[in-house]
Amino acid sequence: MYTVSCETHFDSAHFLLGYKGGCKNIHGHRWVVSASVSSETLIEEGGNRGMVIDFNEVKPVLNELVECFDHRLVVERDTLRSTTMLMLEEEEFEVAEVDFRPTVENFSKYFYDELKKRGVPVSKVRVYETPESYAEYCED
Ligand SMILES: Nc1nc2c(c(=O)[nH]1)N=C([C@H](O)[C@H](O)COP(=O)(O)OP(=O)(O)OP(=O)(O)O)CN2
Ligand SMILES: [Zn+2]
Repeated sequence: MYTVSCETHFDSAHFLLGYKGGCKNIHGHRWVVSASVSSETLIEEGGNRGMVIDFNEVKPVLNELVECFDHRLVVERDTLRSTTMLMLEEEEFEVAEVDFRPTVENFSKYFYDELKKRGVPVSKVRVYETPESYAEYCED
């Protein structure tokens, strides 16, 4: 089995509502996202011969997906008061609202699903929250 992976990153702030520890406070990470595509065989003909998939079919999609989170506060929908959201807006802070708790586990499934939706035959997504901690999502 061959596996190729593309990596990108985004810098965001987040907090985990109800977490018992420092992560309940707003803090930042450089989230590193790695998307893998696997195949038993390699492309046999044409300009992509010898490849599982051209990195250039994966990387731009991955970059586009992380763009909306970069240099933003990621907030799980309905976890901040509407007045707080309004105040952030008034200060012109950009917030990325998501429908999931912003853990690495949920981010890895989010990126997996979004890549699939966009036609990337992804086999696994790994997301690092810190250089030492990551989660992976795959199906099968
Ligand atoms: N399974 C998960 N556990 C934790 C997650 C997560 O997404 N999935 N997230 C967090 C927090 O976001 C936290 O920011 C991570 O912090 P921590 O693991 O403490 O990492 P640090 O590098 O800041 O660790 P120090 O040892 O304090 O430097 C927590 N858990
Ligand atoms: Zn965190």
